[in-house]
Amino acid sequence: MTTTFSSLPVVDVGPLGSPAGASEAELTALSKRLYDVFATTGFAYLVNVPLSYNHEEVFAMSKEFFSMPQEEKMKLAKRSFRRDHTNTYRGYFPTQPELASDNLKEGFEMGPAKPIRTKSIVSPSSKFDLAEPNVWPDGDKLPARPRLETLYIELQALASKLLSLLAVSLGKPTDYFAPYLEDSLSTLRLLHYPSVASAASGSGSATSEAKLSCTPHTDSGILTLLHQDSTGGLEVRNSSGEWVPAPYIPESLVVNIGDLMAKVSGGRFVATMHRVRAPGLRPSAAAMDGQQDGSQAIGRISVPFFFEPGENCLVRSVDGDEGFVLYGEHVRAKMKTWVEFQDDN
Ligand SMILES: O=C(O)CCC(=O)C(=O)O
Ligand SMILES: [Fe+2]
Repeated sequence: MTTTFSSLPVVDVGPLGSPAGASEAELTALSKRLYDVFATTGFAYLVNVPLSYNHEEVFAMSKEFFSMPQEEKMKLAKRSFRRDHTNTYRGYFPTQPELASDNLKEGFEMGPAKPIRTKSIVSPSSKFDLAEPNVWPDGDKLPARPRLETLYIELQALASKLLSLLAVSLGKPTDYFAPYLEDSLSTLRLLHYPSVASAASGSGSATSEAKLSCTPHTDSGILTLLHQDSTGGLEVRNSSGEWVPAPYIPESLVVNIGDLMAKVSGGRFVATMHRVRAPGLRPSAAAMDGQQDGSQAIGRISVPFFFEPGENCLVRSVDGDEGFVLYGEHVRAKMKTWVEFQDDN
């Protein structure tokens, strides 16, 4: 159950990156702490994360992608946006102002670099191939590619460590979720929310009418690890229905529980609703000078990593008292609600 929190907790995961390895006592403490935050807010900041790239480096990778000419980005567009393309799930989606002005974002999605071995037993006839390979710009148009692939691997490793701590917190062995990692379909998503003229800047009060760039939703998978820039705008709903801002904390990752993990945990963990306010136009060039990462100049940049199992993964509650669902079925049902997967047929 979500509680009436008014800010998000901060969890120090430093021990996970310690060269000597974390002690048993540290792991036990971390496991308990994660249980507490995921059972209450469902959202937290992780600090001292074991990743090779800092925020500046991660956002530079993302900006490198979005500053490519639109024509280059459209070469990577998913089939929903370019009928002659074969990629359906990985690749680029442009903004769709006509379809959803409160979901104004463009994005690029990549999955594992390693090919997926197992064939889907879920929906062989589906128009989305979740296991398809990544698509990349030709030649040297995106020098950040190898760094993005490394970031993906490191986020997958971090998420896997968190998952084994969650297994223990739920009274299971550390490797309880190992089958979830087989042919895992996690997605690293680069997101750009353009500035919107009518938006109030940053996070406003709960009472003011919010102009949104991402409508209220819960995430679908196990957990999400989010890099957000310093623009602001992410808000998380508490049990009283209030939107609580999740402001920028330098070098932190925002972590939250997805629907799948809420189900697997037997309802102990909560998949909390969240949304993103539209970034306002910068008032003047001077304001941009003061913005170290230049984020106001281009809107908001965020990089969520959606930690997800393989398509054929059998998902059931740790209590073993409910039915089960194949992950591929679960995610395809959820995709029908996502604007970037809306289709006209
Ligand atoms: O951009 C953000 O801060 C959040 C994005 C998000 O919630 C999502 O893509 O699921
Ligand atoms: Fe989300």
